[in-house]
Amino acid sequence: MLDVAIRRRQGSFDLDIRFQAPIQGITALFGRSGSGKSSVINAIAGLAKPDAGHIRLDGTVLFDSAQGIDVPAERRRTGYVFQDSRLFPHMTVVNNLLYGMRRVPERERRISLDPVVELLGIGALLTRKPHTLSGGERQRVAVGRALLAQPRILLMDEPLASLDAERKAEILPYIERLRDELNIPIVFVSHSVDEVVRLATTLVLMADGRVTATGTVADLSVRLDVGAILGGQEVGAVLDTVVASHDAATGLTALTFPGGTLTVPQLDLGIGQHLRVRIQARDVILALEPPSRISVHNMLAGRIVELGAESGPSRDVKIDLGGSFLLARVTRHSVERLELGVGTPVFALVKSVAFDRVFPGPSGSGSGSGPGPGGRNIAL
Ligand SMILES: Nc1ncnc2c1ncn2[C@@H]1O[C@H](COP(=O)(O)OP(=O)(O)OP(=O)(O)O)[C@@H](O)[C@H]1O
Repeated sequence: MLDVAIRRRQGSFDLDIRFQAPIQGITALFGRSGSGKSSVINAIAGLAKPDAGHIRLDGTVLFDSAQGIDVPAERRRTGYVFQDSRLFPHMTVVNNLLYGMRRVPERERRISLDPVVELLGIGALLTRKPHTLSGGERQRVAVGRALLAQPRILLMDEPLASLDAERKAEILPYIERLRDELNIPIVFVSHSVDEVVRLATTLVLMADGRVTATGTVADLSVRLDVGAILGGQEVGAVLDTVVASHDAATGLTALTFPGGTLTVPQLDLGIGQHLRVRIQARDVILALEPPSRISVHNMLAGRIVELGAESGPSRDVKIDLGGSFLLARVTRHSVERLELGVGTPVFALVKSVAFDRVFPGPSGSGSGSGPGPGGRNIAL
């Protein structure tokens, strides 16, 4: 468990943060610019000292003001990947990689060069100098260097922010592999919803130096107040689905999840594979009766459990599908016209879905953690 409870005053900014996150997987700190995300990871790294509180990692105390403990940064064994790679320009890639490792006594080395090079796909770059690499390649080397310093935790501060969409797409699968194949906790700072949905195991939402919500991506995605925290944009339910069947005749794949089935254009995935999908609230239409003769073929029956606050002309509505939840963004006018309220049975018509990632199932069965169809938004 990563247990953070810190206060720190910096200028006129007041940071007061508490969260606990499991060691497994990626904990994403998500919030607007200036919400205090970097300040939190700087405190974990030992680069900025909190005024009060504690930071514990899997039972090890890194900082505790009450006990007078403040482990110096260089003894915390944190791997830090910055927005810009900060590689040593005069050193080759391999020397950059080995730099941190050489400073760790041999008996304490658990991660060695070859698996890291393989994991990050940087074998062909070893003799090159950083200035000859693309931004994405540089970031992969920076991740490798951080890993080889044998960290107890990997801290990544917007490692993809300086990359264009193509380079991001190139590096995301590698970060997924770190998450799924290495047993190192990762704290990942981001202000991109796409990145967070795809990568995060645990989400810590931050605003104005405070934690506003903590939980899994699927749980937080359907909380109506989260939309407001995220600035009212991009709200949508995240569903963890399983590939149930392919129909060659229609060219469709059925994905099941607790409470329903989605049919999508055929996916190149095996039966039983797990796929995380996101359905944006604005891509869901509500009907009181099952409409006939329409092109949309995903219709999910459910019941309204919550109506969000009015924001402009629209309202977000949360629908219980019987095991999972969906969000729909409808106009205020429609809420009145259809007399939508808590308890109203509805049919949710899904216009489009984004595939976020293939991920190992809860039992590890039928999984593949490869890049999968990631990130595509498909009209249904
Ligand atoms: N050393 C410092 N002295 C005074 N104020 C600081 C210091 N470091 C950060 N701040 C302020 O603390 C606030 C939080 O900054 P921080 O960098 O943690 O936010 P962030 O969420 O990581 O933002 P971004 O996404 O833009 O990197 C900001 O208002 C910033 O100006």
